[in-house]
Amino acid sequence: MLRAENLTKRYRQGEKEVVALAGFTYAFPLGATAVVGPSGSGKTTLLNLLAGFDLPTEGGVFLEETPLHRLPEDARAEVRLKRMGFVFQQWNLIPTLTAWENVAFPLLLAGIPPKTRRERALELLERVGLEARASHLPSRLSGGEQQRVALARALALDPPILFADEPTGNLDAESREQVASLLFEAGRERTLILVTHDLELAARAERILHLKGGRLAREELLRPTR
Ligand SMILES: Nc1ncnc2c1ncn2[C@@H]1O[C@H](COP(=O)(O)OP(=O)(O)OP(=O)(O)O)[C@@H](O)[C@H]1O
Repeated sequence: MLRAENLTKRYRQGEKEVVALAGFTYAFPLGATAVVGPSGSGKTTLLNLLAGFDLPTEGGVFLEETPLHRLPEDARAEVRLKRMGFVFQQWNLIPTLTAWENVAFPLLLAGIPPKTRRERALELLERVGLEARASHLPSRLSGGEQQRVALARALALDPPILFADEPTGNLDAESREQVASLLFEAGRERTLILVTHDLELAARAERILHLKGGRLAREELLRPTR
C-alpha cells in the first residue's frame, strides 16, 4: 500500500512562494486511481513526490511502513527500480536499444542474468502483442507500439505500483484503446496511479481523485475497491 500523509510541496519563485501541493492525504488501494484536475493543480508534483523523484516540504510518503521521503536518493532509486513501474508520455525508450533490449533494461539494472533477461523481455513483448517487433529499434515503431514497449518495460520486474502520466497522449484512437486496455489490465492486481486530462480514460479507473489548488477536492468512487 502506498500512502501520502499531509503531503505538501512549496516552491520559491523569486520573491513569491508557490504552494504546489497542500496537505494531500490519501492511501492508494489496489487497482486504478486516476488523478485529474486543472493545469497547475499539482498532479505532476504529486506523482513526483509519490515516486520519490522529489522530496516534500512537509508530510511524507509511505510504502507499506517505509517512509520513502526519509530514504537517501540511492535507496529511493532502488525502490523505484524494484517496486515501481512508469509509463509516461515523455518517457522515451532508449533509441539505440531494440524493443526487447529496452524491456530488458530494468532486468539488467537488477542484475538478472542475460538468458533470463531475454526470455522475460520476449514474454512481456508477447503480452503486449509485439513479439514480432522485438528486434526493432524504437524509431521503427509507431507511437502506440513504443508506448506498449514502455508498458512492457514498466512491468519487467513485476512492480506492485505502476505510475502513468498521460500514457495515451499523442496516440490515435486505436493505439489509445490498445494501450489503455493493457494498462488497466496490468493495473488490476497492482496499485495503478494514472495522471491524465483525458476524462474518458480516467472514467475507466476504480476511483478518481480531483485535485484543485494542490488539495484533494473530491474522491469520486466509480467501482468498488478490492
Ligand atoms: N520546479 C518548480 N518550481 C516552481 N514552481 C513549480 C515547480 N513545479 C511546479 N511548480 C508550480 O506548482 C504548481 C503545480 O504544478 P504541477 O506541475 O504539479 O501541476 P499539474 O496539475 O501537473 O499541471 P499540468 O496539468 O499543467 O501538468 C504550479 O503552479 C506550478 O507552476
